[in-house]
Amino acid sequence: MIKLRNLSKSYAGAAAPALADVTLTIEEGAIFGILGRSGAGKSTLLRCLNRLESPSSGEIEIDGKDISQLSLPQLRRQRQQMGMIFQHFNLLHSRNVHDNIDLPLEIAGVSSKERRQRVASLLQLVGLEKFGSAWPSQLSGGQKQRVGIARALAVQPRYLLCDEATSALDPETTGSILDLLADIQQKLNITIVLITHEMAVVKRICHGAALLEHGRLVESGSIAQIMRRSEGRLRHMLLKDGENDRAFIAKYQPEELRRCVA
Ligand SMILES: Nc1ncnc2c1ncn2[C@@H]1O[C@H](COP(=O)(O)OP(=O)(O)OP(=O)(O)O)[C@@H](O)[C@H]1O
Repeated sequence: MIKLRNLSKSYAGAAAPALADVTLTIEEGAIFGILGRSGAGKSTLLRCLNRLESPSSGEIEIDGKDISQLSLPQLRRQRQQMGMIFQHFNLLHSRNVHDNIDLPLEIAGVSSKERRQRVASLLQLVGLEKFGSAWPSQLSGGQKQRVGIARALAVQPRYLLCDEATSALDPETTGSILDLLADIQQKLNITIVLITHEMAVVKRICHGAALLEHGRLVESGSIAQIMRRSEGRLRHMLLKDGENDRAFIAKYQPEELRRCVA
């Protein structure tokens, strides 16, 4: 479980804080969406979770530990719990698919026998069994992101942080990557935190979401809680978006509204 308490982050020289007094809980095993306009503080929040950024004040409690207070060796161990995937995949083009996934295992000093086994099972998990010897340049965007996901999961993290992981993909490929993330969450029981600007992403796989604006938390909660707030911003944003409406509303909305869209 992740608990942020009064988290603030100001960059040197910036006129306003990137994050201001954010208090937020992300439940264990959830797929949780972070929403907000450009510059709202989404990436800063994600980077505070793996301590690529240090908060200016406040607490970041992960699995009961305040990670804003960790020493460097403790921080290295903690970072292994936080896998990360990126919008532009960030694969090493000088390594084939197998070796990209193997890299974090090599760095972690895992034995070569165990590395071979883990990479093989990760290739299977992301549906790329036949692509181990392919080069990144030979892959489609969706396949590259599958490699990114496998690489992020190599050291068996408890959390997967996704920074706009589907923004560079077409809608169909986006759907298949989201379904893969939902499948991985189920199989591995990890917690997934994803930044997105697409409500369709939230509707398709998220159990909860938060909305940031100018570094401040506007609203957060489970999707069921969000949908019960009749005046809520997130509810409005979810209902305004046209995609997946029937399935989504059938799941979360009261009878009257269901009838309106049937
Ligand atoms: N390294 C940095 N140094 C100074 N200012 C920064 C730095 N990183 C982000 N900022 C500023 O902090 C604020 C929040 O940025 P952040 O990247 O977290 O927002 P975001 O919601 O992820 O935006 P986007 O969707 O455009 O990526 C912005 O005003 C941004 O300019």
